[in-house]
Amino acid sequence: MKKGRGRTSRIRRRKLCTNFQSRGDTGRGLMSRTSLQEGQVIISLPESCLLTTDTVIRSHLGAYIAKWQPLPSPLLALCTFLVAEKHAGDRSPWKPYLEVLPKAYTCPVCLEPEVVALLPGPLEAKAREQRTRVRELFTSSRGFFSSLQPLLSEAAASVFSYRAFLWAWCTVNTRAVYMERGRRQGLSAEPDTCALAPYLDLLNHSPAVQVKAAFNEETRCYEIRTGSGCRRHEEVFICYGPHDSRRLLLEYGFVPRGNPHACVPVSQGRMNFGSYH
Ligand SMILES: C[S@@+](CC[C@H](N)C(=O)[O-])C[C@H]1O[C@@H](n2cnc3c(N)ncnc32)[C@H](O)[C@@H]1O
Repeated sequence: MKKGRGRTSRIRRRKLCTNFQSRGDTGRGLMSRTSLQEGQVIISLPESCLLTTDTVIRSHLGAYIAKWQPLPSPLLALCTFLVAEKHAGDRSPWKPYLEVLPKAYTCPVCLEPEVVALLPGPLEAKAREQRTRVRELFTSSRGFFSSLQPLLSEAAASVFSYRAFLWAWCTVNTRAVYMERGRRQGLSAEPDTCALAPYLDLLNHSPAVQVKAAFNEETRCYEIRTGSGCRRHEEVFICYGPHDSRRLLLEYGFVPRGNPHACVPVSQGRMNFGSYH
C-alpha cells in the first residue's frame, strides 16, 4: 500500500492544511478553520508560551546578565538568548520553536552593501543606518558575549558570530509582538516592548484588516481579536501597522501589493521645486 493513502492520513493531511498554509509570496501563514466574526479572538497565547525578557532573566543567562556592566538592553537580551538557545540544540526547551523559525531573512540589513547601493536613495540611506546600528550593537556586545563562555561548548566568538546575531536580530525585528512592560532588573532603561509569540507569529500582514492585539491581564494571554471578520478556510491576516512600503521593507523584509499607506518621500529641495501647483 502506498504511504499516506488511507482515510486517517487523509484526515491528518486535511488538518495540517487547515492550520498551516504556504503561500508563494508571503511565506507560511495561518488559515481559519471556522468563520470568524468581528470582535472574535483569532488566537490566544498563554503567557508561559511567550518569549520575553523575563524568560531570558529566568534562564541560565540571568546570572550573567545581572553581573554585566553596562546593563544589556532588552533587545540585546532577547537576541543573546536566541543565539544561545540555538547553540544549545537538543538541550533547549525552545528547540521546536527555533526549528520553525526562518533560516534567513530578506530585510535590507541582510543585504550586501553592493545590493543596498542599488536601492532608491532614501531607502538606501535608511538601510545603511540600520546596518550601522545593528553592527554597532554587535560590536559593543562582544565583551558580554565572551562573558557567557562558561555556558558554551564552543568558543563564544564562533557561537556569537555576526551572522548568528543578525539572524537573531531579524527574528526579533520581524516577528516580535508589541508588549510594553516595565523596566526589568538587570536590563538597561531602553523600552522593553518585544515578545516572541510562537505560532501567533505565523500571521501575515494585510493593510486591509483591522485587529486588536494586546496582553489580557485577566486571562494572562496575548490575544488578537479580528476587527474585520474572516471566512472559513481563508488565510487570516493581521495588520502590523499603517506602515508605508519603505518601512515594511526595512523592518519586515517585504513590500506588500496594493499598500494604501504607500508614499513617496520628497526631499526638502524637491518640495520647494514641487510647490508650483
Ligand atoms: C510574523 S512573520 C509571518 C510568518 C511568515 N510568513 C513565516 O513564514 O514565518 C513576518 C514575515 O512574514 C512575511 N510576510 C508577512 N506578511 C507579508 C505580506 N503581506 N507579503 C509578503 N510577505 C509577508 C515577511 O517575510 C515578514 O517578515
